[in-house]
Amino acid sequence: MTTDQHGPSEVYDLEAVRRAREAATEVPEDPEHATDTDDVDQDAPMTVDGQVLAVVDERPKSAQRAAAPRREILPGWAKDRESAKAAAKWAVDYYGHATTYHGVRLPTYYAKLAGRAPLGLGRVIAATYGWIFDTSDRETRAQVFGTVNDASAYLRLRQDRRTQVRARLFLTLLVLLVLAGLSAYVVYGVDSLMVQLGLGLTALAGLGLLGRNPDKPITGRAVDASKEPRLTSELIVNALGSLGLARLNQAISKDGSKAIAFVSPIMRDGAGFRAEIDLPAGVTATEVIEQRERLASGLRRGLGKVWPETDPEVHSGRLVLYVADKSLAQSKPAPWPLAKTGKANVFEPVPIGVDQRGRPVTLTLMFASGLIGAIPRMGKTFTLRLLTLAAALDPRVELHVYNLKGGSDFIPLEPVAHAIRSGDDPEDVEYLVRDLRAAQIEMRRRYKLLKTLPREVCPESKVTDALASDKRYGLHPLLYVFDECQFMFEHDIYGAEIIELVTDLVKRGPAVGLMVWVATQRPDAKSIPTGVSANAVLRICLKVTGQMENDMVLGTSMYKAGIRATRFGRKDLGIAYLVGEGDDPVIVRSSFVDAPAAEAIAARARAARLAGGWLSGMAAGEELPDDDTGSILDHLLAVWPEHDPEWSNGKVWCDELAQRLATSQPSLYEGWTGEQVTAAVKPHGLRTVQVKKMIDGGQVNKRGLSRRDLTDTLGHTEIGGPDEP
Ligand SMILES: Nc1ncnc2c1ncn2[C@@H]1O[C@H](COP(=O)(O)OP(=O)(O)OP(=O)(O)O)[C@@H](O)[C@H]1O
Repeated sequence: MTTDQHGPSEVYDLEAVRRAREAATEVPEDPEHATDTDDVDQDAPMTVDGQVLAVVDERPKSAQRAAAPRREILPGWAKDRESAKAAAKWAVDYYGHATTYHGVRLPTYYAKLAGRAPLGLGRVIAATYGWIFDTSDRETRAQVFGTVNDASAYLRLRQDRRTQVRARLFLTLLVLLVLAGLSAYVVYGVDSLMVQLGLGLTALAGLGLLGRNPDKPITGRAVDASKEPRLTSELIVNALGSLGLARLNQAISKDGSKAIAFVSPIMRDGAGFRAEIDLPAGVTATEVIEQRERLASGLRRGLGKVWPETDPEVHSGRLVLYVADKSLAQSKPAPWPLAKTGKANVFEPVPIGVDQRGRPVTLTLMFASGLIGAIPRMGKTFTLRLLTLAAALDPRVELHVYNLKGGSDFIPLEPVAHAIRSGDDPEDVEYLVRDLRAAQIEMRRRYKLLKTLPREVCPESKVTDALASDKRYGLHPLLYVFDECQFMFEHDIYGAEIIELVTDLVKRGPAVGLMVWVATQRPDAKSIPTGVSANAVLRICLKVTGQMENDMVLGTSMYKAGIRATRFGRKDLGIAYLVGEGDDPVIVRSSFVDAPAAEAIAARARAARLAGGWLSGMAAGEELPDDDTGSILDHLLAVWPEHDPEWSNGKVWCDELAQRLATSQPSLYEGWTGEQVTAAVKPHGLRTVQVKKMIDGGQVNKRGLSRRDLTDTLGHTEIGGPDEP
């Protein structure tokens, strides 16, 4: 330690400091974190030989107590209705089972007890005899009598013993007389045979209890403890000790079970037990979480029942261990709170299911786009439909639903959807593309509108709850849902344009109330373009098979961080990791809403929309305003006559073409620039060229398109066109 930190006159007694260090809390040596004392400032804790001495908290005790984390007033199970219901159900189930189990065996238990009664009687007689004659003291007595030389002392001792035996004999006779009197009274004085029988049987049972054999218990076990031992602190300590964590094992071998502190007793919480544990210094809860499989083995329970968690608000060594009665897949899916009654507000969290502890899991749809991935048949479509139903229960949300897989999963939403299509036939995809183009135009309109709104109406230059409700502005939330999105992103004609449009909507849409959700059963770079996956805020991953798919859906490095949807089994239907809602990923078992339930919810949502005047689009019997089936190439051709006097060489600037498009189809192209025209035609294989034009006597060069290229390209790409093979 250098003295210049403390002034030259200050000299440390190294021996004293070392002694103090021994008394201080030990911090395991870690060369990576060794303190370089020369760089330490005045406030840093004092170190000797690279070890930190105990930091003394000099605040008064009362201040320390005030700053200490408070314990919860109510236990976890009493905090919300679902948890309380689960805890009550467990208690009724558990004790009900135990009572019934033992109840039906009562006659057997009694017979066993009665069989033991003679032995019990024998033990009573033996014990009474032993007490009267002090048999246990026989050897000591013999020794004392043998060593007494004095005759009078010997006689006195004998006399004492006789007196004691006589007194005890007398007392025993008295008790026997009382018992005989009571028995005679019961036999002759009590009229009721039932009472006589009851007392007789009780006496017999009492004698039976005294004759019990510890190796042959009278009662059996109502639960199979050998399969799943009781969750005790000892079991937890042993399980933690079996994880193979060096620091943890060192601490356990040094301090035994004291190395692991149980902050509060293991308690019932929802449908399981919860233990809060302080791990030894230097061991983090994350290290334990990474070894969840071993922990489950140590606790003699299935992986799906063991859920270690951190409690970062306390410290990184605090482990919250939750051991569920049943794995998520075994437990019944929790009913959806909005299934029967209630509205939703997409600006606020909506319930979507429960976590492994039975606590509600919520998700906020507004200002976020999301993606869902899983292998087939794991509940992807059900989850997406659940989110869409939640949005439907907010009457303001305009729903655009595209089920590219085809089939009837989203049909229940028809009564509320502004636009809905099922399938990936050319007309479905063209409809979808037009809807997306219109969405992009709407997004631009919204941004322009927000710019013009006064600060008091639009304080954060984004759509607010109040703005969304105000029909004058048309800023209500728009939800775009695409199931099996790989079909549209990989579409051979429109794929590139769709990727561009969806990426733009995912990036810029959320602030102005546009939410895009895509789901795929093949999560790879082709199914979910990088622009979409990188900008999706909310991610739901049901079972996937590999690290790549896992990280594709949940985000880079999630697999490495232990967030592995690969661990879900084929039976884990509707169970997923949800990332993006809170700080940490959570596991959710989404509520199960089948098609009839979805229809009932949609009917309720429709009624609310009708009442509020929010029903629109197909649900209100309207068609999409522009039912033109052409692509941008057709639209360009429509505004580009073959003989264009101003542009005689058959080439026109993209800026000019953008203006013409906007004039002819404002619903699709209002506000477009030349660059956008360039970008939109590029996926069709149309390239720009240099176009010269004389303006005010001078020549101006700009990027433009050639009409011949356009007609050539159209000849190749026209769907069902004359040139198509
Ligand atoms: N939350 C849930 N709880 C229980 N079972 C569920 C849940 N969600 C879905 N399932 C079951 O899983 C089955 C498959 O669901 P779903 O059709 O949503 O799967 P998918 O992943 O979309 O399949 P595909 O890839 O074929 O489209 C359903 O028939 C349903 O019974």
